[in-house]
Amino acid sequence: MIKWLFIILAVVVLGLLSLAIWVTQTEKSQHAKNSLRLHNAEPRITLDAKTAVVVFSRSGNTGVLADHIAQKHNAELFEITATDYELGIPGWIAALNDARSNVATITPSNINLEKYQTIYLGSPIWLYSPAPPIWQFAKNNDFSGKNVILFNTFNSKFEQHFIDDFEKLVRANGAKTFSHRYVNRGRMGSQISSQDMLDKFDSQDN
Ligand SMILES: Cc1cc2nc3c(=O)[nH]c(=O)nc-3n(C[C@H](O)[C@H](O)[C@H](O)COP(=O)(O)O)c2cc1C
Repeated sequence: MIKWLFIILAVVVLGLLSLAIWVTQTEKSQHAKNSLRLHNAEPRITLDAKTAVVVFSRSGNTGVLADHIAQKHNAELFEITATDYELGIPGWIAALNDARSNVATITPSNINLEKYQTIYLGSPIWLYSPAPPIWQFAKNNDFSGKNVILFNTFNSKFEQHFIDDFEKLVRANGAKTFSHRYVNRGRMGSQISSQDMLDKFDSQDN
């Protein structure tokens, strides 16, 4: 009996380890592809930008979308980083562990947004909610009189009540309007291309 319990436990542990390796390897290869795409992107000149795009992206997909939005709206692009959630198994476990939190250590924690009229805030969805770094950024910053647009990429699903709570937060910090745009990229292993992600986004964002 004990022998069988041990075998079942070993199979479960091996299964979880294989899943973690597969997911994190897939994320690393997406990140490499996304970095190459950003590296080859047209240089952007932003004079008198009225729009800012602020993004947290772990494996680069929301980052590619952020760059596209910035190109399209002649916007200034700012990236938020969070070293706790770096690529690899420890960062993935930390991301899963903190996914529903609205607290994170981020750099930069503040940006002077005074000169912009519209602020796009981007992040992936983690456990049905925008990832903690974008919540932390929204808590730290002043959106007085701004139009705030939250944009998310994800693989299958988010829950609307988290978006409603995010809207309350940015309105409490002064936002004049709030809207939400998102792209469902499909489940890992059968995801849409980056170009399709951008096209899907453009069909909601004019
Ligand atoms: C910790 C973690 C939790 C996730 N949870 C969800 C989820 O609840 N729903 C979903 O559709 N996708 C989920 N995903 C997938 C990401 O939202 C998706 O791959 C996203 O496009 C990644 O964006 P990025 O490349 O900008 O980091 C999760 C990913 C991670 C790392």
